[in-house]
Amino acid sequence: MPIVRNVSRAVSQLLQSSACGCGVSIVPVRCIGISPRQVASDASFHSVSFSESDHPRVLITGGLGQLGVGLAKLLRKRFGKNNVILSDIRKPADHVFYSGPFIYSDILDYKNLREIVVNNRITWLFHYSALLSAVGEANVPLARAVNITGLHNVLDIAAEHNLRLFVPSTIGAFGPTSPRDPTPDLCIQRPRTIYGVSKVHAELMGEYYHYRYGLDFRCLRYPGIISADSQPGGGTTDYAVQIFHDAIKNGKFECNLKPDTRLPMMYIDDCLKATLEVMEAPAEALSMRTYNISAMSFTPEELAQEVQKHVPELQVTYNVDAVRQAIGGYLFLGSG
Ligand SMILES: NC(=O)C1=CN([C@@H]2O[C@H](COP(=O)(O)OP(=O)(O)OC[C@H]3O[C@@H](n4cnc5c(N)ncnc54)[C@H](O)[C@@H]3O)[C@@H](O)[C@H]2O)C=CC1
Ligand SMILES: CC(=O)[C@H](N)C(=O)O
Repeated sequence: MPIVRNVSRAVSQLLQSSACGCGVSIVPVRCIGISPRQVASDASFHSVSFSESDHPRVLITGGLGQLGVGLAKLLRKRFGKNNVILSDIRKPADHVFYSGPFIYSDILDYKNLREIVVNNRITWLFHYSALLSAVGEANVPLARAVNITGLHNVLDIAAEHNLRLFVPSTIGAFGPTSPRDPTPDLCIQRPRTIYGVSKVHAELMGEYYHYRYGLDFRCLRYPGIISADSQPGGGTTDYAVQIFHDAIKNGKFECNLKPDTRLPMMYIDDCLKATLEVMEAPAEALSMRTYNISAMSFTPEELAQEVQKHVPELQVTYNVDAVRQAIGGYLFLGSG
């Protein structure tokens, strides 16, 4: 799934907070099914429970993180404000609360999640709740609960109610033994973080539910996402967002990765556009449930040099965080 853009262009665009384009190449397929906690053996899978002329009714879990608010904005433009519900366990900022429907939802509360899906006649679910790589390593039991138990709840509710389900995976789902440059969609995945392990689990469970119960599960492996107006939630790639804020606010940036740590990244608009494209793709166009997407790869040093072209006074120092470096240094692949 090629999305090619060099770091220089991306930096200019980000500093100007402007948008850009992307593409998701989608290939052929099929499947079968019935559902897990409640079974409907004659259900018609691969067609969602709304007619083609209707808009989907969308729920986004974990919607107050780096990506959810932007996704809601994009989907509301497409499907109408009231057809897209943001949910999270945190309190929304005023501008988010007043921009469209928001609801409290803890993905660990199965009954509450089911009630929301039923009462709001949800047909598409974007499951964004997660603990990212660095915060996940700092609290493995919580990461296991949110990323694995939470996913199980979402999968069961989605299968039970015939939802089209999007769960993002990540470059963190690869590991030191995965092939590099290019990293194929199907390859060895032996990550060494709870985040990566939980995402491989999500990919496999989604694929299993697709074949076993006919769940319309769709998944993209996102690279590190760069955004201007939302803060990252505790990942290894966070530095690539923070540098822009610090450059503009303080003229100084302390990087927690080594200068030569090359990681795949993507601009948020490209990521969200790819997500919508894969969700809108006809079922027959999908040959797999999970695809890689890529845009560019760069190191902190290269990014700093590009930002300095726009903010020449920017001073960058390095204070390496051992956990993030261990994740970034050998667990993520240069697939961009
Ligand atoms: N931002 C990135 O660079 C990338 C993100 N992704 C994936 O995309 C998705 C969204 O990522 P971000 O927005 O960056 O994450 P984030 O960490 O910024 O936001 C996650 C949200 O989940 C919520 N959450 C935590 N526990 C919850 C619970 N029990 N119930 C409901 N919500 C809960 C948090 O309050 C938070 O708002 C995640 O699944 C992540 O793994 C994948 C690759 C890259
Ligand atoms: C690439 C990701 O999944 C995330 N940004 C992280 O660094 O954990």
